[in-house]
Amino acid sequence: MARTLTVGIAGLGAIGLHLARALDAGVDGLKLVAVAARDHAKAQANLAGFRNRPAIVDIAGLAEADIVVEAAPAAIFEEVAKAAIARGRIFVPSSCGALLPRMHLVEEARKTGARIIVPTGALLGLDAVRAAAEGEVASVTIETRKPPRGLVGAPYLEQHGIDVLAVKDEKTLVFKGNAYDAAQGFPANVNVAAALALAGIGPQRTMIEIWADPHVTRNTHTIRVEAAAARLTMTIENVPSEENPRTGKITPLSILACLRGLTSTLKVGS
Ligand SMILES: NC(=O)C1=CN([C@@H]2O[C@H](COP(=O)(O)OP(=O)(O)OC[C@H]3O[C@@H](n4cnc5c(N)ncnc54)[C@H](OP(=O)(O)O)[C@@H]3O)[C@@H](O)[C@H]2O)C=CC1
Ligand SMILES: O=C([O-])CC(=O)C(=O)O
Repeated sequence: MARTLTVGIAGLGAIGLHLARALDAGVDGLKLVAVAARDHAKAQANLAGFRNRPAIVDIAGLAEADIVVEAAPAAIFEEVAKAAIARGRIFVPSSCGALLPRMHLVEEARKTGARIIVPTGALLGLDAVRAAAEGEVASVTIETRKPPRGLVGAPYLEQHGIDVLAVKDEKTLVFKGNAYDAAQGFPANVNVAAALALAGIGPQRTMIEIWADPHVTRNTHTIRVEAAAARLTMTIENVPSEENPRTGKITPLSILACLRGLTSTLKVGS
């Protein structure tokens, strides 16, 4: 029988708290043992009803677990990643946009025996994108449409004086460029583009359009891939979570599915 893997989670927000609750409800082969939170009193309150309350630890303490899930602001991505990688753990990042300018972490992981497993997150179809990228790929694009409030606070908008909340009638293109630049300009909004880039042809060649669209209620992503083996066109329409409208409700579910795949006997999808 496969051994149980222990899990630590950094951040107890829209992703982390939902994932923690799901693990506490019981998942074969996985045991939540630790969480790291900015506000310990809030974390204590959030964990009050848990059947098996995980320890509240600092970031370094998370790396006692076999799997470290990062579900925190991108600003502390590197601290979480380094702690997990130094101890040779399985590191599962949510803020995967922050990985793009830090690809040296992959080399560090190679040395320590750690693994970095980027979940599909709020996106879809990365199995097909990875398969296509084993062959020739001509282009990969992603069009992201979000309700304006789902883009508020992005540094790119502030630098360019774009007030998305003033977008009331017509959908407005606020960014067009590659996934690398998008991840810098929208660190809390387009992690999906980073995951797509890592699955396919890289952050320089993966192109993204970001639209502020007052007519959508869901965070909507359409991927188009033109490859020698297949043409892919896929759309996902994510219900924003109550806690954080930038984050689709499917994200913690996707990470849970990813973690199950690390221990399950039957695994579906590549
Ligand atoms: N890969 C993907 O498809 C997706 C990725 N994301 C990304 O995932 C990350 C998490 O998203 P989400 O859960 O919605 O974010 P939230 O803002 O809802 O939650 C983040 C949590 O991290 C906590 N936190 C802040 N600072 C620290 C710290 N120093 N140590 C530990 N915890 C801390 C916050 O606490 P407090 O509230 O007290 O500040 C909060 O509970 C973000 O970077 C987001 O952009 C989001 C959606 C999809
Ligand atoms: O990619 C992200 O950061 C979040 C997102 O678009 C979504 O949840 O749909």
